[in-house]
Amino acid sequence: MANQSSIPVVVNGAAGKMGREVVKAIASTPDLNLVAAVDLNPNVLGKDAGEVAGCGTLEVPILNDLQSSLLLATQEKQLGVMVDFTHPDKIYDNVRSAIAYGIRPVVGTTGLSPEQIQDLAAFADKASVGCLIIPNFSIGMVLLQQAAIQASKYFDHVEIIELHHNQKADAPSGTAIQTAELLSELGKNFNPPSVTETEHLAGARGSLTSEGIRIHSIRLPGLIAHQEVIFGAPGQIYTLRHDTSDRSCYMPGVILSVRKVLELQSLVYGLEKIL
Ligand SMILES: NC(=O)C1=CN([C@@H]2O[C@H](COP(=O)(O)OP(=O)(O)OC[C@H]3O[C@@H](n4cnc5c(N)ncnc54)[C@H](OP(=O)(O)O)[C@@H]3O)[C@@H](O)[C@H]2O)C=CC1
Ligand SMILES: O=C(O)C1=N[C@H](C(=O)O)C[C@H](O)C1
Repeated sequence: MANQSSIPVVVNGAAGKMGREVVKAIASTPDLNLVAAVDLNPNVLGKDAGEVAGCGTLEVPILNDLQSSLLLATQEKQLGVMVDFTHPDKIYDNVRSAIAYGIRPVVGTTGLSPEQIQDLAAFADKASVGCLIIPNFSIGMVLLQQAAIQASKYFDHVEIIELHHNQKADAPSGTAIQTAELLSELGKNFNPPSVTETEHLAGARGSLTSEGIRIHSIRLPGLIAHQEVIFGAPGQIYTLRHDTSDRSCYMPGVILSVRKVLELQSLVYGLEKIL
């Protein structure tokens, strides 16, 4: 049951794989209140968000109109939050809309370009509205990234393999991109070439980030979300690996982010910054 001081939350993408987990997590968190659920899937329009998520009736129908849902959240006594797990093509506009309404975005959707993130940061700054962009909400991935930063001080060669379910729209994963960015923050030049390489099949060596790190993306049914960071040096290989077996692993990070975004006045990128 919602109380006067609970945080009003709009879930965008409420019928998706992540959105359903988020609806369940909000329903079982006393200081959060689901005020609106949005999804473009026509099969769920008007259905109860709790029933679609499998946690019982919440009396919140799924709408297909983000703008009116954001407006609804502005009518609440407390500042509102939008949690977005939708589609890479839509996320930029969704975040701009939420900020324009003064609703704090917590963004799980991946696929924003560095330029788009910069632009959203300027927009959030100007409006003094907190915004969190979190490529990966799991604590295990933050720990893997911290271990990779340590290892990168001692290894000059590194490649990343990310493995996901075959419903994933974007490649490489947002997590793999962020991992490469974190490694580059030491200012190191990775993977000095030892031979001139020829790719006989385009893409054989994966994608090359601006940091000089190769990312290989695998998409198969049966996978959820997995990542390996592999360091190599003469005579040794050091592998860091994270495996997701259930999307509930992301929920503590999502709940933390919903609470933390209300303390911010600007855009913050990465779960490690708010832990
Ligand atoms: N940051 C993190 O920790 C994680 C991030 N993700 C990211 O979250 C995103 C969603 O993933 P996932 O839940 O697996 O995807 P799904 O496809 O399962 O869910 C997305 C849902 O959003 C709906 N949708 C699409 N566009 C819109 C829109 N403009 N407005 C409202 N609803 C919309 C879809 O409807 P329809 O099916 O009709 O298109 C679908 O129901 C991806 O970018 C993924 O990479 C995923 C896991 C963890
Ligand atoms: O689509 C997914 O499933 C995931 N997407 C995020 C990403 O692109 O990094 C996070 C996690 O890997 C699951």
